[in-house]
Amino acid sequence: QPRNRNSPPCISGWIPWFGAAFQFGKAPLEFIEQARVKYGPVFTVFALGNRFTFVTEEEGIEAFFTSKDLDFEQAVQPTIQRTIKASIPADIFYRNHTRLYLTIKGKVSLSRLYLFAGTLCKELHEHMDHLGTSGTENLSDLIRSVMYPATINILFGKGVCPTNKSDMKEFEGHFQKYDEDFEYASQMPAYFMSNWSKSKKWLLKMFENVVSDAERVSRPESDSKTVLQHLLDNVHGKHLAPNYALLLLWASQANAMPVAFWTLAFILSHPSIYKNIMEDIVSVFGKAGKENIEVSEDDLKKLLLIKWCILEAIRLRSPGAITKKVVNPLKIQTFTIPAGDMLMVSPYWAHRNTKYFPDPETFKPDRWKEANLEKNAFLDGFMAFGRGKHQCPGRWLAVMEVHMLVVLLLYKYELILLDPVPKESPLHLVGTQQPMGACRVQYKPRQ
Ligand code: HEM
Repeated sequence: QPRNRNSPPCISGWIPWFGAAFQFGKAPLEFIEQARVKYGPVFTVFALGNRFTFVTEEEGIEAFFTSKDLDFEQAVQPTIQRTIKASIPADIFYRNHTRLYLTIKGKVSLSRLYLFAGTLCKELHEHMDHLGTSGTENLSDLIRSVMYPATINILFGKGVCPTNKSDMKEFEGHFQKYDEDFEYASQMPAYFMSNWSKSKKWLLKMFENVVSDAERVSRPESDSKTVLQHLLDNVHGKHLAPNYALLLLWASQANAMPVAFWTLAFILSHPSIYKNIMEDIVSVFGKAGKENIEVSEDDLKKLLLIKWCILEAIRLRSPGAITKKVVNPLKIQTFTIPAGDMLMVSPYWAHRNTKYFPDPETFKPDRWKEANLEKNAFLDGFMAFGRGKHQCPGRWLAVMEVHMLVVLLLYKYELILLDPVPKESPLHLVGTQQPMGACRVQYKPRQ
C-alpha cells in the first residue's frame, strides 16, 4: 500500500519479503551505524516481512521510552511465542507477562538483595574451588563454570537444575546453543533451526522435571521461596511453567555472563586500574591468604571502583537493540512512523553519543564518579537495561553477581591475560555483546 510521504527512508534490499535481511543479518550492529550515516537519524529496515524503524537521536529515543503510542508487550509477544513454544493464546500471554514481570521485579529488587548475598558468596566459593590453585583457561569458560551454577542455584534453588560437573556440561552445551541462536530463532520459522529446536526441547524437558519436582515438595514461607517457586505460584496455566522457567533462565544468564567477561577483560588489560582495584581489595579484606572470605553487601559498597568498571563494561557492550511496537502513528522529527512498525533503539550506539559520553570508545570507569549510585541512578544517556516501566527487573542482581565474582576471583588469584582482549562479535543485536573468539587467562595464587 502507498506509504505516507512523511515515512522515514526505507532500506529494503532487492529481494521482496526477504528485503534487507541478508545485509542486516550478517553484521546488524554495523549495519545500523552505516544506515544512520547514509540515511539520517530515523530510518526503516525492511527484512523478512517486517519493518524495523530505528531512532538514533534524542527526540526519538525519548519517545521510545515515554510515548503511549508504543507497546512493549506486543513487540515481545511474537519473539516469546517463537522462542519458547508455538502458541500461548494472546490474552493469557498478556496476563502472564504483567504478573510474572511484577513477581520477578518484586523478588529480586534492591531491597531484597541481602537475601541473596550470603548464599551467592558461598555458591561462588564452592564452584571456584573446582578451579584448583592454578591453571590456564579460556576466560569465558572460567567465568561460566563458576557463575553459571552459582546464579542458577540462587534463583532456582540448590540442586534443582543439574549443576554437578558432568550434567552441567550437557546442560551448558544446550544452553549455549539456545542462547547463540536465540535471536535468529525469534525471526525464523522452526525448520531453519533444527539444532536450536533440539536444544530448546532438551531444556524444556529438563524444566518439566524441575517444575514437577518443585510442585511435589512442600512450599516454604514466602521469604525462603526461590524465584522459581514464586514464578510457579503466579503463572496462569500450569503447563506453561516450564516455558517461563526457560525464559527466566535465559534472561538471567545470557547478559550477565558476557558482562562478567568484559569487566574482567577490561580490568586485566588496564594495569593501573587492576592495581588500584587490588589496593581497594587489600584495604577491605587484608592481604592474600585467608580461605573463603565472606563478602557482604556493605563490603561491596566500599569497592566502588569495581562497580564503576562493571557499569563501564556494560555501557561499552550493551544490547544492540531494544524494541517496541508502534500501535498508533507516531511523529518523530519530520517523520510519521506508521502503526505496525517495530520501533528500535540501540543502547550500544546510544552509549557512543559524545554529548553524554566523551571519548566514548575508551574504557573509563572514572566517568561513573558523576553518577548518583547512592540513589541507584545511572549516568544520563545510559540505557543498557531499558528505561521506565519495562526496565530490566534483574539489573541490580546482575551488578551484584558480577561484583561479587570479580572480588572473589581477584582476591584469590593473580590473573594474567594471555591473549589480546577480543573484539565484540558483529552478529548480535539482541542482548549484550559476545566476545569474538577466545581469550585465555592464566591464574595462580595471589602473593
Ligand atoms: C548485565 C546484565 C543484564 C542486562 C544488560 C539486562 C538487560 C535487559 C534489557 C535491555 C531488558 C529489556 C528491557 C526493554 O526492552 O525495555 C531486560 C529484560 C529483562 N531482564 Fe534483564 N538484563 C540483565 C540481567 C538480568 C538478570 C540477572 C535477570 C534475572 C532475574 C534479568 C531478568 C530480566 C527479565 C525477567 C526481563 C523481562 C522484563 C519484561 O519482560 O518486561 N535480567 N533485561
